Amino acid sequence: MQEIIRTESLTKRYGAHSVLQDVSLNVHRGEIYGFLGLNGAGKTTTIRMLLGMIRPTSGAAYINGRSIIEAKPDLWRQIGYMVETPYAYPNFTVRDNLRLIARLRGLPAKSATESVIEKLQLTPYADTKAKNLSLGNAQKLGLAKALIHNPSVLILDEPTNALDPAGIVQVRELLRRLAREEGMTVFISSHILEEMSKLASRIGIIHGGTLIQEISSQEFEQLRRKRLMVKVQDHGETANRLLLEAGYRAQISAEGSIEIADEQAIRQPERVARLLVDANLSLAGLTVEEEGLESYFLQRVSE
Ligand SMILES: Nc1ncnc2c1ncn2[C@@H]1O[C@H](COP(=O)(O)OP(=O)(O)OP(=O)(O)O)[C@@H](O)[C@H]1O
Repeated sequence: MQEIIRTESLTKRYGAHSVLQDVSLNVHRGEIYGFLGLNGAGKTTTIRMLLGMIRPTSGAAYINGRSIIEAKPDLWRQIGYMVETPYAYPNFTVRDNLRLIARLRGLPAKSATESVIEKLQLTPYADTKAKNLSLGNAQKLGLAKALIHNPSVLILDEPTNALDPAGIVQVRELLRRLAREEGMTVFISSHILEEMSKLASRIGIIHGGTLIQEISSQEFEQLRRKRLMVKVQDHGETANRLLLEAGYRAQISAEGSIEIADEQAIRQPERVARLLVDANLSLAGLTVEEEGLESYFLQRVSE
C-alpha cells in the first residue's frame, strides 16, 4: 500500500517543555486517519509540523515521500488543509471568496469555484456574505478553500468542531466519498471520539505528546467490549440468579438491567431469552450494547 504521510520520531520541545515525543506514524493512500487526543495532547503541534508551519526539534515528516522541511511549491499543490477557524473575507460572498482563492492558486476560477460549491453543497449560500454564514457553513467554506485545487492529501485540524449534527454527517459523507472515489488521503484530528469511530479507517491515539496506540476501525470493532443487556419485569434478582446458575457472567447494572459479558450470550441472545421465558419470567428487553470509542479511549489513557 502506498505510504502518503509518514513521520519519523517527530519530537517537539519548547525550552524544557516537551510537547511531542517520538511520534512515528504512517498513513496510506485512500485512508482516513483519525488522530485522536484530549485537549493539549499534541494534535495541532503534529499537524503544524506536517504542514511545515513549525520545525520539529528532532525527527522528520514526509508527504508523498518528500521531506516537509525541504518541500517545494509543487508538493503544496497536492495538499489541502484547514487548521483552526478558517478566515474568509467577511464582506465577500461565498462564491467571491472562493473565486479569489482559485485565482491566487492559478486555477480556472469559475469552474473550480462552481465545482467545489457543488461538492460541499454550498449552492444555497453561494451568494451569502461570509459574515452572515452560520458557524457550520463558515466551516464548510473553509473546507471548500482546502479542496478547491483537488488535492490528493487533506489535513484537517478539528474540522467538525463548529458543525451541527447534520453538518457533521454531511462532512463525514463528503470525506468518505473523496477517500473512496478519488483515493484522497485524509488526516483528521478530533476529540469527538464517536465521530471518529464512524469516519476513520484507522485511528491513532495521542496522549501527553506520545502516540499510545494505532488501531484499524476493524480492530477497534473487535476490541471494544460488548454486553448483552437484559431487562426483566419485577424479578431482576431471580433472573440474575438463574443466569449465574446457567453459567453466564451476569450482574445487575446500576440501572437495574442485567449485564452479560459472555461472547456466547452476545452471539446467541435467543438462548438467554429462552432460559428466562421457560422460567416464566417476562422479558422486557434484550439488546447488545457496544462500548463507545469514548470509554475505550478513556480506559487506554488512564492506563
Ligand atoms: N508555542 C508554544 N510554546 C509552548 N508550549 C506550547 C506551544 N504551542 C503548544 N504548546 C503546548 O503544547 C501542548 C500541546 O498543544 P497542542 O495545541 O498541540 O495540543 P492539541 O492536542 O492540539 O490540543 P487542542 O485540542 O486543545 O488544540 C500543550 O500543552 C500546549 O500548551
